[in-house]
Amino acid sequence: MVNKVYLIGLGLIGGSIALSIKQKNPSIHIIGFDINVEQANLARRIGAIDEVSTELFPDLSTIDMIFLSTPVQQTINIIEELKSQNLKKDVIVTDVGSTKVKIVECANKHLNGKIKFIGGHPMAGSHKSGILAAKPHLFENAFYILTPSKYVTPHDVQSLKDVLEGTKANFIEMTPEEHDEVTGVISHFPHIVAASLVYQAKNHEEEFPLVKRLAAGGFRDITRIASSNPSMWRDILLHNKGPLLHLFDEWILEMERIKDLVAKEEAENLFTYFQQAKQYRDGLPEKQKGAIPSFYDLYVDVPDYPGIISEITGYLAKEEISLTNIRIIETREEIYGVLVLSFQTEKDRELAIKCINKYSSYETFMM
Ligand SMILES: NC(=O)C1=CN([C@@H]2O[C@H](COP(=O)(O)OP(=O)(O)OC[C@H]3O[C@@H](n4cnc5c(N)ncnc54)[C@H](O)[C@@H]3O)[C@@H](O)[C@H]2O)C=CC1
Ligand SMILES: O=C(O)C(=O)Cc1ccc(O)cc1
Repeated sequence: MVNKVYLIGLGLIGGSIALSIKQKNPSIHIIGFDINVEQANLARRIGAIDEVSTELFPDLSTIDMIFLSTPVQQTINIIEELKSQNLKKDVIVTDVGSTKVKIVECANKHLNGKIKFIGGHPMAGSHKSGILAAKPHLFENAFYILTPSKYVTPHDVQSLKDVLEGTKANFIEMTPEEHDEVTGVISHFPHIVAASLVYQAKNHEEEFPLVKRLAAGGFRDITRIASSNPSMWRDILLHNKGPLLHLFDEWILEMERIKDLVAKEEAENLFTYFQQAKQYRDGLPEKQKGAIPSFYDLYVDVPDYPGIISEITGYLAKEEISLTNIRIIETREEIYGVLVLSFQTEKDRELAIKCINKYSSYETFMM
């Protein structure tokens, strides 16, 4: 039975974990610590935690479960110090880091089976940081990867899943190595590509100042993750160096391949290149959140007059539907503009369609 939880790191992920625990298991007493006292006090004020600890290691002898939700290199440093603390027998320690091999290796080495460590990674998030971006439903329908070591039992894993029930995540187990290879492909390397596309645009801006203005639409979408926390991504790349170096080699070969098709004007092969990519992409599961979370976009054809945004957001506010983003596609110079509303969940998008149909005659569509 888990009664007391200690959470170190009260930012986006730690805060979201705490809020989801509180929602489902309000009787669990959560104590939190953050090196940034302001974040910790905010976490207490929004009800994510019950009590702020003023030191990294307070008396932990009555704590049943410890969450490490700090940047990955900090997590390693904390695990190294944890071994000399007076911990409750059978305490479960888990983390939320985006990489697993180095963290689990460190836990196996220092905790030596004395403390039950279960590596964890909720595969959803945002380019935003900090407690104020935290949400109890951040991990709903997302995969939550667990990498239990040989020192933990299925019962321990179940205890962790029970505490995390409020996340409504889909738990999946794998080895740390498998985790780092997979997340390298679908999360870490795409962050590198997104940043590199931004550099490419920036490098061309001096010669073609229009680049910046025209980069407003689709370019913004595919490079959104380049706005993520730089120090967090620095540490993730340093932790997952091996798999990433292979991915760089493969990507360079892939670029050479497509470059060659363009240079030789191989029209048919270029068609096949895009067709096969489209087929694979169209076949990806839609209703699940992946490592790079999807936002559920809704397009609304609206007359382009001042006040249109507040009119639409007013309708959504009446029905208490939350938006994650709103923008007008600016490149259409017609009487009608297209308003793009982004939602965190598919359900919110469905509610928004009903709401807009109820209060207006604006046409809504999805792409
Ligand atoms: N941002 C995202 O979308 C996701 C991040 N992760 C992982 O979650 C972890 C946390 O990331 P976020 O919550 O996004 O970052 P964040 O920046 O929002 O929160 C991290 C918090 O840890 C605190 N912190 C740093 N060093 C500390 C230390 N030594 N002791 C106590 N507190 C310390 C910071 O003050 C900050 O409040 C990282 O390991 C990251 O790889 C996992 C899934 C998604
Ligand atoms: O901002 C985004 O879309 C992300 O990519 C969020 C994210 C960041 C780190 C992770 O380990 C998992 C998900």
